[in-house]
Amino acid sequence: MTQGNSATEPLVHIQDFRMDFGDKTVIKDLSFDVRAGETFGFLGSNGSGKTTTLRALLGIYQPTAGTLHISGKPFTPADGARLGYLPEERGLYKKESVLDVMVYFGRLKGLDKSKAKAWSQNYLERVDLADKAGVRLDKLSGGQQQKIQLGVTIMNEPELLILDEPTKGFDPVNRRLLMDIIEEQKLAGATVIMVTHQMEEVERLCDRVILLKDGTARAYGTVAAVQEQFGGTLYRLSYDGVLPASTLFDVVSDAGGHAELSPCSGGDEATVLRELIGAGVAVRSFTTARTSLDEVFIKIYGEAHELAEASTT
Ligand SMILES: Nc1ncnc2c1ncn2[C@@H]1O[C@H](COP(=O)(O)OP(=O)(O)OP(=O)(O)O)[C@@H](O)[C@H]1O
Repeated sequence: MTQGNSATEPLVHIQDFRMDFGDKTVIKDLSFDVRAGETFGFLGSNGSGKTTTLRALLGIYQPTAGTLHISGKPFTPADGARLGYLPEERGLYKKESVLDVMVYFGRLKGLDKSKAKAWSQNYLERVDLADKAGVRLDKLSGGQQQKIQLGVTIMNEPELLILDEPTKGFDPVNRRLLMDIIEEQKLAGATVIMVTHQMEEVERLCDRVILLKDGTARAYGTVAAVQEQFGGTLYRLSYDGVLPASTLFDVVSDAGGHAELSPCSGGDEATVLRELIGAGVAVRSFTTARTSLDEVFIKIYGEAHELAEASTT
């Protein structure tokens, strides 16, 4: 695996991927790329096929059809040295001590023993588990074990990090800590593919996203482009005066000197503001709100849930 791809060659390339389990088609037709150095959010409702896709990418599942490449070829175990995979099902040797397990995995990933030990001790300090170094893994809480698993995943400074719900089950403080650690990997140059249901994590970290629905991509692109596609922008203003009729915006709501405007073509913030002021409106505040990814998600998946619920009642 190399990060030295040309601008035209993505690090991960998935084309016309189909996955059937028996007579059940989980992925119908999926194509997307992940570029070297980006953080990519892999999103979709429960059971939409995210883990299945990652497993097929890593050769754990044999795809029914399609191309799944990392650095221009199917993944082989020999590429594993530069890969960090945090699987959905966590699993470490639970009867060994935390430090022994970390050092063992560090050595498997090619670190020498002293480097693996030093790295692990450092990491344990960072995630507030230094006092657990000598404790058996099965004496740790679920969240504490997950911290160890993330450490084992990143300790060889992988070029490509594939994280399946890395912050699942964490309290907000620890979730933020884990996001900080993932962001450091990104800043150090790693390419990160992250499955998550936490949209604020996506908004904070991801450059681009894909949303799976019905076995194919329902949305794909930069976070801003997806927000724009499924909701767009809203201007919120407080004002004195009377809003003019305009071709630059539609008035979504207007009450008590507070209004929401939906911009039309050519209605960027500066132009709308100029028009309002030119029409004698005294603008006291003006903010721009983008549809949150949470709202985009609900828009895409909520409709399907409502239909499913309606059909069962
Ligand atoms: N080995 C398998 N055999 C049969 N069906 C499977 C297998 N693996 C996954 N599936 C099915 O494929 C579908 C997609 O599962 P997958 O775990 O990929 O979803 P997901 O998007 O990761 O979901 P979640 O967000 O809940 O983790 C599910 O209906 C699941 O039951």
